[in-house]
Amino acid sequence: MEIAIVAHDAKKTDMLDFIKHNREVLMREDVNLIATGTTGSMAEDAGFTVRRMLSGPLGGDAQIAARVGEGKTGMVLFFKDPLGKHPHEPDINMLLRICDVHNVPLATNEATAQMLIDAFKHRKEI
Ligand SMILES: O=C(CO)COP(=O)(O)O
Repeated sequence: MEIAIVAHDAKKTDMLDFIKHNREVLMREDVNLIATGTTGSMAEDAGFTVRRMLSGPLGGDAQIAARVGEGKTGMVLFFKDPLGKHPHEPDINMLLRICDVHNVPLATNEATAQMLIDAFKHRKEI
């Protein structure tokens, strides 16, 4: 499954801790990670193989939304900063909306992301 990871600046450290904590599942060969630009660089520095999109403010959220729409991305883990203002708010909302349109699992905080990863880890193929 292609899993997208995205983190706003205030949540990047949390995302780094999260992916390290879930390294075993995120590095499985049936998992392909994609990310917005800066989040992706951070993950690469931590040893992950990641397909990097543009940085969020430059269109990265929109690129991930397109991949969700095309059926390529199967899960989105988005550590949103609910206290900050973001110049690309329309793109952020588009990504959230497109996940709902296509019924793609979307976590917008760490607790939900952990539940999704746990569910993914234990799912049985049908
Ligand atoms: O802005 C973002 C998501 O909306 C994240 O983008 P970066 O990973 O490039 O910082």
